[in-house]
Amino acid sequence: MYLIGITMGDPAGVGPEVTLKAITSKHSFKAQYVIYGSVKVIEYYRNLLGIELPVNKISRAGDYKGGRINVIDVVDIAMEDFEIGKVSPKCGDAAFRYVEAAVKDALEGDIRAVVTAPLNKEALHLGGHNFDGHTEIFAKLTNTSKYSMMLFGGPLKVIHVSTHTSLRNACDRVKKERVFDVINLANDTLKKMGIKEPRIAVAGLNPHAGESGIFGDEEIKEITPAIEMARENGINAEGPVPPDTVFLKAVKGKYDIVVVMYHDQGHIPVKLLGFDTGVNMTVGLPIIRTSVDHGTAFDIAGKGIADEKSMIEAMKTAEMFN
Ligand SMILES: NC(=O)C1=CN([C@@H]2O[C@H](COP(=O)(O)OP(=O)(O)OC[C@H]3O[C@@H](n4cnc5c(N)ncnc54)[C@H](O)[C@@H]3O)[C@@H](O)[C@H]2O)C=CC1
Ligand SMILES: O=C(CO)COP(=O)(O)O
Repeated sequence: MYLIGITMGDPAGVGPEVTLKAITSKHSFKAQYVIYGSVKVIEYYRNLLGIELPVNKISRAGDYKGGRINVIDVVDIAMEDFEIGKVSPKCGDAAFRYVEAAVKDALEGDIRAVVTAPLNKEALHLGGHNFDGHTEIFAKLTNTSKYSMMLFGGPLKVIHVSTHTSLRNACDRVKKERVFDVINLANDTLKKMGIKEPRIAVAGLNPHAGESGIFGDEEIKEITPAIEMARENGINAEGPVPPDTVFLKAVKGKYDIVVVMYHDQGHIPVKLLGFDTGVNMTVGLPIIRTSVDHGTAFDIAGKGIADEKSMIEAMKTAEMFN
């Protein structure tokens, strides 16, 4: 057995609940899990959910004890300090601190992966941390420049050229060097998952992949050269494939993964087909980071009805890379 850390996410969201439900679920995990969070919040949800295991407050992951809910009390925050389901700077800052502590421990080798419950990006910013999301926090804290968000859900795997930016900026970020890097990240990651020669589709940006330049020229100037470079390097990449049919082809088994040009191009099909069990992974980091695919779900936080399946899948995925 080895240790993996789970950051409990924004205290006002569903993170603490799905974390507790997942680690106390019937699934037999290969790793032992330590929560990076706030003990008082975990105690509250333990009572709400009627979980019998006691909480073990620890100061380092190595103090893990079996048969308990092991929590590193990174931030001393109580339920009275915030409102469930509401954006607050305090919760945004706490969510950041959990991640910061877990990344430090992962870099030092105390834990073998970090699984993240959702944080709220508005709260994160109000808390003084101007990151687009976990992905950029992990990249910064691990000093990584080439990384990408991979999303697994149902029958699909996608990897993003850009994520949290305006659609206008996303178009400008379609550059051959970046597309090439993302194809490489896809290839390396799928090989680590046991696929010997990953079949990679690269989606176009424009309708009909530009229709030979009539509807935009990013395919000609940026995407095709990147695919050619990848193929010269022995990678089985093809495209640009028209975005409206590329996912259908992938679902039918033609491709192992689709390189997508912007956030919603990849997120919409994955969430449509596999929201419950979707996993988000940051690839290219020196440490393993997986995550739920859903957000803080403030509309259902505190009600005990949040689904923990995505968290369980994120934990299983972190184990798969160990
Ligand atoms: N990994 C992360 O940290 C992520 C964080 N976010 C952040 O979360 C915040 C809220 O984002 P939204 O777009 O509202 O998406 P959301 O995923 O929080 O909610 C969308 C819908 O899905 C439902 N839902 C989400 N998780 C669920 C679960 N476990 N069980 C049952 N129903 C669930 C919600 O009730 C809501 O109706 C934003 O700040 C966003 O940036 C969003 C996605 C991932
Ligand atoms: O919001 C997300 C996906 O849309 C998740 O982003 P992060 O994993 O970077 O937090």
